[in-house]
Amino acid sequence: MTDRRGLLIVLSGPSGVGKGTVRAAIFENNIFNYVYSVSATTRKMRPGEQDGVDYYYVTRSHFEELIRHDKLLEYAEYVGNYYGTPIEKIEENLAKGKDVFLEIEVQGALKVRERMSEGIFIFLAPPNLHELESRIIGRGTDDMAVIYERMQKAREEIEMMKHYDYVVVNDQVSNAVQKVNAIIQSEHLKVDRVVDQIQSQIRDYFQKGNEDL
Ligand SMILES: Nc1ncnc2c1ncn2[C@@H]1O[C@H](COP(=O)(O)OP(=O)(O)OP(=O)(O)O)[C@@H](O)[C@H]1O
Ligand SMILES: Nc1nc2c(ncn2[C@@H]2O[C@H](COP(=O)(O)O)[C@@H](O)[C@H]2O)c(=O)[nH]1
Repeated sequence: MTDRRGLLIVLSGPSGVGKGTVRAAIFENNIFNYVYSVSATTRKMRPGEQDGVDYYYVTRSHFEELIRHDKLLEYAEYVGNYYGTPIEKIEENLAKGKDVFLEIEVQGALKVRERMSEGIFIFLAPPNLHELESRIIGRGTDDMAVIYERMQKAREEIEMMKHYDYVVVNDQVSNAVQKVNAIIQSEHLKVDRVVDQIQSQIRDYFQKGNEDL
């Protein structure tokens, strides 16, 4: 069963819920060989990050060129910077049967849903809003005004949960990782994904002169 397309997996959710943390844990040993879709961004590289690994760091004018030339599956402006998903490698990898993993914010995920509705959309939710607030505060990257803004936005983003296929509560990172992997692997077993390959195996079997068995 090697001729099937890979799955497009979109992990999304409000700021601070732990998308980056859960994604990093999934890719730490990447037992299912997902391909991570590296996004383009105009934000500055943070210490420890690498160009082409964490993001493609580009200028605003370069990013706008990518938009004009339709090179992005989706893009969004987030906290003053552009973030976008390059489309070419996604298509290439899906065609090779590889599962492609996107970790993006909610606005972008909903745009992907419009263009590639066959994707698997997973919403990472906080155990509760107090915990979400403590995670944003604990990260130490934002002042109180930005934290307030992120919490207001989270309220709207949680409303968008209904447009997703699955919700995973990020109570503990290891639980969330296990659930995300389980969702993806069970999607591989869905009848409508395997039926075409099984039918083509049946056709091969009977065309190769086994009719008289
Ligand atoms: N299950 C968890 N329990 C406790 N803390 C967590 C958990 N998951 C993530 N965190 C912590 O919450 C903070 C936010 O996590 P992270 O940066 O991964 O969120 P994010 O959703 O990627 O945010 P953003 O969208 O703003 O980039 C980090 O300090 C991280 O260590
Ligand atoms: N719509 C998109 N959102 C993206 C993309 N790549 C990352 N992100 C999200 O942006 C925020 C901020 O990321 P950070 O690295 O600056 O903390 C976070 O929610 C990411 O999930 C993308 O291509 N499109």
